[in-house]
Amino acid sequence: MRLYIENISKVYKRRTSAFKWVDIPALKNISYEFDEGTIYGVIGPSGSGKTTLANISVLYDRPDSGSVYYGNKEVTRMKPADLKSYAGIVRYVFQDPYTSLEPLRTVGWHIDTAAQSIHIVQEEAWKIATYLGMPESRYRDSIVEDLSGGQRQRLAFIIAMIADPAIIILDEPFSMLDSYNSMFLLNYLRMNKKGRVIIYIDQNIGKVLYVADRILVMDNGSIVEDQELSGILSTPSHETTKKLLKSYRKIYDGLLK
Ligand SMILES: Nc1ncnc2c1ncn2[C@@H]1O[C@H](COP(=O)(O)OP(=O)(O)OP(=O)(O)O)[C@@H](O)[C@H]1O
Repeated sequence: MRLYIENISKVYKRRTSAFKWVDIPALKNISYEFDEGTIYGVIGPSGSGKTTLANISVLYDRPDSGSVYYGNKEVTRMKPADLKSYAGIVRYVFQDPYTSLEPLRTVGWHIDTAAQSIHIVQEEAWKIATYLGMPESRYRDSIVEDLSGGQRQRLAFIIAMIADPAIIILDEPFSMLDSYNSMFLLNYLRMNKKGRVIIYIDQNIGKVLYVADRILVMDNGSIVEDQELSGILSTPSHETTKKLLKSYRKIYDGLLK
């Protein structure tokens, strides 16, 4: 399975006064082919279009023009009912875990429901949950609302991985988790990248550089650079990439010896 976006543009309207609206071009005619087995890391300044790209790739939002393909099938203008056939293969892990979790339900309900949705036995789903730090004995009856932000993010990631998705897009999925646990979950992603399209977006460049095979740099609604990890680190070409890497090094260099 590949994810192909072709000539995608998206303009939002923003109100500047009672009667005046201005156009905010969030994506400007972007095309890109994401292949399975590679983790694509997306970085870029705030407002550069990363989340819009993710939203449109999973059809959470529709582009103004352009097309999205899953495999060779164009899905852009499919009706929600028809898109349901793709529900099992595409997963989106948001920064805010509340968007995908039911706050008043238990962890057990979420894990069991995820198992049911792809017709695997609950034991299989709990094996994944346990490996990823949520053993059944401790978490089955925990109410989501009582979990910490990091635990909720972990649960959202577990649910996504139980579904065994062919396409998974993660948008700052571990922002509330400590670096040790983030690294553990990123390692799991790396170990399970085969056969999947994975797009990983994060403001924390360190996490992106840690997990990704290929880095896309966005600025002002466009992909301004696209290189393998080693190339981005050794020979960044676009000014935005250089600025992002320089500021990242300034923050961290010298602190950790
Ligand atoms: N629903 C919306 N209504 C109006 N403008 C929007 C909407 N969503 C995004 N935008 C605008 O589109 C542009 C791209 O936003 P987007 O959220 O994709 O950027 P981003 O790179 O993900 O930013 P960040 O890293 O801060 O999350 C920004 O100028 C943003 O203000």
